[in-house]
Amino acid sequence: MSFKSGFVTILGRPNVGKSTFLNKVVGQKVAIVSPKPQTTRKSIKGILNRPDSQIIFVDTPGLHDPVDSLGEFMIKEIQEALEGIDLLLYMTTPEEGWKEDVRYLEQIKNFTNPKFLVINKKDLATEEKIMEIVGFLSRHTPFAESMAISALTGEGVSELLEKVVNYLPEGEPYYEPGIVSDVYEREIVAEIIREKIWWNVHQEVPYGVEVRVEEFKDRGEVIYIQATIYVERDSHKKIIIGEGGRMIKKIGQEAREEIEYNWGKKVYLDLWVKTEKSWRKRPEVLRRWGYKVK
Ligand SMILES: Nc1nc2c(ncn2[C@@H]2O[C@H](COP(=O)(O)OP(=O)(O)OP(=O)(O)O)[C@@H](O)[C@H]2O)c(=O)[nH]1
Repeated sequence: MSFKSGFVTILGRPNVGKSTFLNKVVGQKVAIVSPKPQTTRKSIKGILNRPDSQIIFVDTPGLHDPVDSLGEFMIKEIQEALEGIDLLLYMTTPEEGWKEDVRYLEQIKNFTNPKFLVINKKDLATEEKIMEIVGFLSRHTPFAESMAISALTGEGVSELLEKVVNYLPEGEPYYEPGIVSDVYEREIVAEIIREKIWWNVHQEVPYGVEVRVEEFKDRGEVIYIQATIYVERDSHKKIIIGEGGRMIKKIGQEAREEIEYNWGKKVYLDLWVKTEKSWRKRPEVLRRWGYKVK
């Protein structure tokens, strides 16, 4: 049997359990689990290495009604995240709100690769309820497979993974299994820093922020982290640094506290802010940062 590898994305309304599922599957904290809606704004990869396959999960922001500009921005992000994806898992739950899924499914109707319907939190509902939801949503969107799981207890998760592997294309692994843990750590730290920037300055710096974690060194007692925040304009750099460096200090302190909480260790966080003019339009910069650019 030949090896399979591919990119899988999980979409669904906020709070359906996407992060919980990812953490269960990958066995590490890769995305920020939180009962607050919309905390996972940017895609993070979680990589599952199996003897027969490598599944690369891309977490995406929760789907939204395009009511405000932030919503529109997020939908654009969703569409971008869907490029190059081999399989889409649409996640929902038997909790109130599943009828609204029809509106959200509209946003992914142009996706041509296989879609699965995953009813998470099956522990909260009866079999009949689940059948009702599957019937209702399948009438709107054709799904290659549909199944119920509980990301919390793990029920149905390994069966789901078997089906995922069935639908992945044959191919070599994209990531070397050995380096994966470092990828996670840097991604998690970058995600935490991005989140703090977003909470503090998203009105003034609404786009074009990239965080690169240059070093992550676990030195036993202390973790030493060096990260750079890239922005597109000098005016954005000024805002993130703040008067007398107050804003960058605040962002750094909030991020450091959360990283310390996650790892249970002292953290030394060295944060820099740099302008990389119009970086989103510059293929050489995007490639250097690991984005796939045609
Ligand atoms: N009962 C039950 N609760 C679950 C299950 N999976 C997740 N949850 C809970 O649902 C809540 C939301 O889970 P998250 O994983 O943060 O949801 P998310 O979809 O990633 O949310 P956003 O990041 O806001 O988009 C958390 O309180 C989880 O503990 C499940 O299988 N059963």
